[in-house]
Amino acid sequence: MSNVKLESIRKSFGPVDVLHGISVDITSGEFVSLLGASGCGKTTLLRIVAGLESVTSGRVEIDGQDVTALPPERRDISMMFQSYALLPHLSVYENVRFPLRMRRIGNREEQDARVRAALETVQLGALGERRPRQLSGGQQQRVALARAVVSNPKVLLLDEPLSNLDARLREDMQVELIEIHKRLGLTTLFVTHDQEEALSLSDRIVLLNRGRVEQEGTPAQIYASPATRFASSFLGSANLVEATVGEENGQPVAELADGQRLALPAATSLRGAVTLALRQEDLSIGSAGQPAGLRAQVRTRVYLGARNRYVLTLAGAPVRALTSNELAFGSGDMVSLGIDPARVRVLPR
Ligand SMILES: Nc1ncnc2c1ncn2[C@@H]1O[C@H](COP(=O)(O)OP(=O)(O)OP(=O)(O)O)[C@@H](O)[C@H]1O
Repeated sequence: MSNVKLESIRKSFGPVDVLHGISVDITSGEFVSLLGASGCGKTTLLRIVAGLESVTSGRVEIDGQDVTALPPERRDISMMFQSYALLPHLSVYENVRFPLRMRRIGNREEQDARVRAALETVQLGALGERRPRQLSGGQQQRVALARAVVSNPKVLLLDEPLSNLDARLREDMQVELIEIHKRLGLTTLFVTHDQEEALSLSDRIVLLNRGRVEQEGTPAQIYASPATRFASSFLGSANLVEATVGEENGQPVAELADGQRLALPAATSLRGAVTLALRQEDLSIGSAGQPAGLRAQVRTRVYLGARNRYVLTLAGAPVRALTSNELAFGSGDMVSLGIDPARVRVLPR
């Protein structure tokens, strides 16, 4: 069953068109990420679902009901903001109870049970008496999450909820979000500009580009088969190298700008000017002269502990490679860049 249905949503702020007709269906219980670069309209779309922003045209349905004209408080949704927006003068407990009081949900006893359950869900059962300023950033974030789920909304909207956390805490919270989502089964719409976050959390990703849906699918589908140049460069930090595809003995072969050639899988149907998308983790680096590789020159090497990230020049284009081999090459070295043709995406230019 479709829980949230967005139909041809358009939004303009004065003369500026921000959303150009977005349609998305979200199934009950699904975790969907809206992924896109800064300014592509993610937050605007989320605010439209919440009822905090009106549409210029289009329709928003929740559980089959047209809510396009309804105010936020009549939509049975919760939104958690990047800033958490906790009330500083209220205890953790009262912050979480706040939406129940506002919406007059349950009597005192029922509210108490719900608040306690929500605090348990985010593992803050012991800190109910504290004030927000007596909590760490991660704990404040959990309070905001408990407050968002306490009313058991039909839809949970999360706007970059992890962006204020440091890297380590962010990873912990990602795991926690997945577990909380599993436990509560809430339909969740999650806004992020972070592709790794979207890949690790979502059942489905809707990739937005300048107010349009660029591609949607499961994380595996989008990661493995980006449909456009934009999708490739946005997901998986792909390298984009221009080439021309011709044939040799009936087999497709890509010729790079410097004349080097790379055999492509027989199933490659495109011919002529293309862009090759090469994922940095799919590239290997060996000593120059190995027959299978392409000639490339090392520009820089960044030591990452277990791995090295190289920036190389391949046919005049910068290419990044992430390797875990022991060999260390230095800038200026000529190397052989190994590419598995089956891992190359060939995109129209
Ligand atoms: N109230 C407003 N008035 C005018 N323009 C606005 C308003 N709100 C947003 N915009 C513009 O709409 C575009 C999309 O903004 P939005 O906040 O939805 O982007 P976003 O993808 O969420 O970006 P970010 O990740 O930076 O928050 C931007 O160009 C922004 O400047």
